[in-house]
Amino acid sequence: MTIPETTNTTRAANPSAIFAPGLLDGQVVLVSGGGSGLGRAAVLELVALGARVAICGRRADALEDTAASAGAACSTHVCDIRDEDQVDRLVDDVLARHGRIDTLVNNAGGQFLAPAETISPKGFRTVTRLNLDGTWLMTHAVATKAMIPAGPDGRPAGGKVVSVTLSPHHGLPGMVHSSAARAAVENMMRELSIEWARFGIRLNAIAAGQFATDIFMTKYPRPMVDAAAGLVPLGRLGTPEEFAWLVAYLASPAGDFFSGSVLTLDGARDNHTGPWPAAGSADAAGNPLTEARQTRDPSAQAPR
Ligand SMILES: CCCCCCC/C=C/C(=O)SCCNC(=O)CCNC(=O)[C@H](O)C(C)(C)COP(=O)(O)OP(=O)(O)OC[C@H]1O[C@@H](n2cnc3c(N)ncnc32)[C@H](O)[C@@H]1OP(=O)(O)O
Ligand SMILES: NC(=O)C1=CN([C@@H]2O[C@H](COP(=O)(O)OP(=O)(O)OC[C@H]3O[C@@H](n4cnc5c(N)ncnc54)[C@H](OP(=O)(O)O)[C@@H]3O)[C@@H](O)[C@H]2O)C=CC1
Repeated sequence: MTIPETTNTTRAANPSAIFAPGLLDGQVVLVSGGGSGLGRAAVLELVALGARVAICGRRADALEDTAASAGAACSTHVCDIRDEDQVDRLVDDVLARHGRIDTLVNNAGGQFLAPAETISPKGFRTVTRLNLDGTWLMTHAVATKAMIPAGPDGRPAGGKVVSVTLSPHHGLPGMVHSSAARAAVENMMRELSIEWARFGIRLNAIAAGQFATDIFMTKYPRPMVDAAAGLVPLGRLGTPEEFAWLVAYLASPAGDFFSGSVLTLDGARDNHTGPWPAAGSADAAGNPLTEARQTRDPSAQAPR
């Protein structure tokens, strides 16, 4: 199968609200799932900072839409990351087009929400294939074709891999398949950060909490979406731009000493199961209850 490939030449993305222009000049970044949501926001930020970005996904129209906003620095590549032949061809095409891959962002992923006992073997496999096998295929192909081979100085070119996983880590009911797959991806990043350090490859995970992307707001049952911010101690969902800034930071020289880390970006969702003070833990004004200070009478101290 031939993979359609285009480079868009309309307008450039808006400047970054955080980082200096030119921060990523000369870099090439491959973003899976760059046609929508978090991936799209990352693409726009990376391009604004001077990177050339290749994006992949299954839907050509979504990719073209992102490319229309990103401008000439963005090339689109239709690819299903679960198919190893397509992934191989994708990486070859990106190298032919851009000459190098400095950072791979494994953002493509997802799942369906269903009680564990109702998930069929096919359903479980579908989600683990996408999130775990697909991430492995992309990581292995990019590493072996772009990062382990020698660069201009004769040494392995090196590079960075950023994989999107999921917070909370302590289990997300209705997502047993995805919870399992994302935990595996985090350990994949940790393991490879040891094995591939000798090639100068840094691998990290961003464990994303709940972000207000179009699909998050529309795919899941409405009452659960409406309740989601209330389960975040900071009291709100994340924005795609906040995700994009962390990707840009990791891709930049500021991220060079990060490897084998899981950066949890979730407004503290991982650490607590609800807002604080919880029901029954606040006074009438909404302040957390405090225990009465113990008064100690020194004369009543027990003899040593
Ligand atoms: C507010 C509540 C949630 C809070 C936490 C949320 C945290 C995470 C948020 C996000 O990740 S938001 C981004 C989500 N984005 C995506 O999920 C995009 C990618 N997703 C998909 O492409 C699909 O959802 C998919 C199912 C993961 C893969 O699609 P694919 O087209 O490959 O599979 P299907 O042919 O549709 O299905 C195959 C197989 O899977 C089972 N299945 C699918 N959907 C369901 C379902 N709704 N319920 C039960 N089982 C399902 C089923 O076995 C399908 O086989 P068949 O039965 O069709 O033969
Ligand atoms: N939004 C949130 O709250 C959270 C999101 N995440 C994860 O962050 C990532 C981005 O999420 P978000 O932007 O919200 O969701 P989206 O659904 O918008 O993004 C998922 C992207 O992955 C692509 N994709 C899916 N399956 C494949 C495939 N087989 N091959 C290639 N590309 C594929 C989709 O494109 P296409 O359909 O064209 O293939 C889409 O662009 C996902 O991994 C998601 O699970 C994690 C935690 C929370």
